Amino acid sequence: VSQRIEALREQIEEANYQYYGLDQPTLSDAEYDALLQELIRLEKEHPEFLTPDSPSQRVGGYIAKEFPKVRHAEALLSLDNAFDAGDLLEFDRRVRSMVAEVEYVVELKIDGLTVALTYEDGALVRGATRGDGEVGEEITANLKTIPAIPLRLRKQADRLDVRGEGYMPKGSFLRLNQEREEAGQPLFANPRNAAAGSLRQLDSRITAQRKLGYFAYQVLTPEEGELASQTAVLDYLKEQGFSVNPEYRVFSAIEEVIAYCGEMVEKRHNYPYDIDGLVIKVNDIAQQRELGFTAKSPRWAIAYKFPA
Ligand SMILES: COc1nc2nc(N)nc(N)c2nc1C
Repeated sequence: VSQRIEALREQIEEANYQYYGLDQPTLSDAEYDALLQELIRLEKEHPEFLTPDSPSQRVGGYIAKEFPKVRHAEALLSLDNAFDAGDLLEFDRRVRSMVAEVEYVVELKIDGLTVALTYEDGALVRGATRGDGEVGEEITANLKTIPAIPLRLRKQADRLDVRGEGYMPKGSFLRLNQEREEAGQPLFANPRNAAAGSLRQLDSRITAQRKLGYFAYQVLTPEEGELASQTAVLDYLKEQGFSVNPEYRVFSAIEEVIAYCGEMVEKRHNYPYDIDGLVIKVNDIAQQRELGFTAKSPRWAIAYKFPA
């Protein structure tokens, strides 16, 4: 039985990774559900084999009284904003006044909410909202219901702190508001509010029904020393099984970044999730360290906000 349970877990998590990590589904929904139902049945019959990182724990069933507070390993940053080419040229001038040759990575700014994840010995042990940047709400049970968040890392790491954006895809948002309309419940104003409400549900079974997504974009670990650039961080996150938004670009001149921002203003509604801008980062980690932080924001990153 324990071999069967182990085999089912592997198959289910592999299917999750293929679907949410690589965007290449391998099992049909029916096949996936059949495996999950068999795993849940076997774990019920043999509770001695149940473990907290089993994919059966994704379906929720945990009702919190309230959310404990948790202090983040490192304060979660907030980004300075740029609204036009002038702001971006000014950002580039400040960067170049401190470092020589610089390359920028430009990532989508998903309109969701920041979620910090902590893995110990490869298992997801804690997840939290941003809160005030220092202290957030511990919402691990809810986060376990998001298939795009791996319960176990794919490669060995003693400890891994990941930052990313929790969000609700537009399809989930429309379906949810339809259901609420039919049930005579108040509608959510936008996917960001719906995601925040869903992640802060006390009953994780409700979170599990909300079909949320997650895009990882940052790591805080000793391994980070071996990760020399933001693009290497994104590759590492993909290798570890995280869903990383594929729409990122690398540019060596701010004029190219400005042109790309202009393009993206036109294309911002072409995605199955809301985006409210782009995040421009110095690619080289050593240069990020040289540039450091102001009181509240990194000097090596800026958010370009789309016109309202
Ligand atoms: C380095 O700090 C950040 N990086 C980010 N990257 C992306 N893609 N999206 C964000 N919302 C974001 N937010 C922060 C504070």
